[in-house]
Amino acid sequence: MRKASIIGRNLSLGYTKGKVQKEILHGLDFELLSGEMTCLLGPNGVGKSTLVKAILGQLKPFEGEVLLNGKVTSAYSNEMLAKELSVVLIEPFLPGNMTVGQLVAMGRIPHTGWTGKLEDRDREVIQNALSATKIEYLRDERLSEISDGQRQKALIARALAQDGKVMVLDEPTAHLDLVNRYEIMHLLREISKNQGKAILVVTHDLEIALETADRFWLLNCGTPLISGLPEDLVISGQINQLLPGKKFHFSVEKGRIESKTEELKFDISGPKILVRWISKALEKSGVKELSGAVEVSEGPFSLSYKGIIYKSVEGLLEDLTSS
Ligand SMILES: Nc1ncnc2c1ncn2[C@@H]1O[C@H](COP(=O)(O)OP(=O)(O)OP(=O)(O)O)[C@@H](O)[C@H]1O
Repeated sequence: MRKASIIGRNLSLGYTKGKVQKEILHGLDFELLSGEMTCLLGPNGVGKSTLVKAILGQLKPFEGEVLLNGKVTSAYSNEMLAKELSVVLIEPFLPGNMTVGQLVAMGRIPHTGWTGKLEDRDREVIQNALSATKIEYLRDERLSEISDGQRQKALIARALAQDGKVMVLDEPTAHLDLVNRYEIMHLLREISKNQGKAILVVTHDLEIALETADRFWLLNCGTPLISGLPEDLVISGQINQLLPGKKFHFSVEKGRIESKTEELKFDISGPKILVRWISKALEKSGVKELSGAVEVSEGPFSLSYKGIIYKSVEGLLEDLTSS
């Protein structure tokens, strides 16, 4: 049984302006488990960052409490909190002159104090953090001279060097390309497993989260936080809570979000996968129906429609949309 590193009990969160309290989230209960990567998903503005601030002890709840290792976070000093909890937030302004090694060493500040004098133990932890994030080769590179993906790994290494049991990351893959997004999420999953850390990742990347997360927390306006295995949430249909409008739904068969279009009446025959992609292209270009059948062949790919052979879907679409 996994240990709950962070527990939220009956949390109500929001902001105070003057004397007015604006409540954003109400009655939240949750447990962040060690050795697991949990992804927090929800629409823009629902309160994900607000929840993260409360977990980090930066926002005092209107009601309820956040417990870290069984003790309310407000009872921790900033220094103690930094030893238990590390954070990766979007940091657009990092000093470009700093090297990756220096940035990662900053993770040791809660342990060394601001003098930053590193002992053997600190150096070992820094080395382990660089190696766990696979960026040892970047140690002497300047932050201004590495890629966004490498910088993100360096920030994760800094959080690892902090050596807490809990890591919280707010959109660590924003602005990264697809390969880097997968790489970072796989890396975080690996760290949660190998180092037994409780990792919370706020993300909008549903498909990558489905591939990598142990657990999802789904946040939606006015409903309790839903926590569960991603696969259970897909099977039960609760994943659709992320898509409250009528326009989109989560396709269980395809494992991704798609638009709910009216029943399509395309008569397309051929290999199933090719038929699916052709239907998608027709759907996207606004074609509602065909006045004949499409036959698809593969190796080499061709389409036959009303006696004309097309070598690409684009050719068919050009004829359909120009007529
Ligand atoms: N400092 C603040 N003072 C007042 N209201 C705030 C403050 N920060 C956020 N809010 C409000 O709280 C609500 C939730 O914001 P939050 O940033 O937590 O959402 P989010 O789910 O993280 O959104 P996104 O996915 O866009 O990052 C929004 O309506 C926002 O306007």
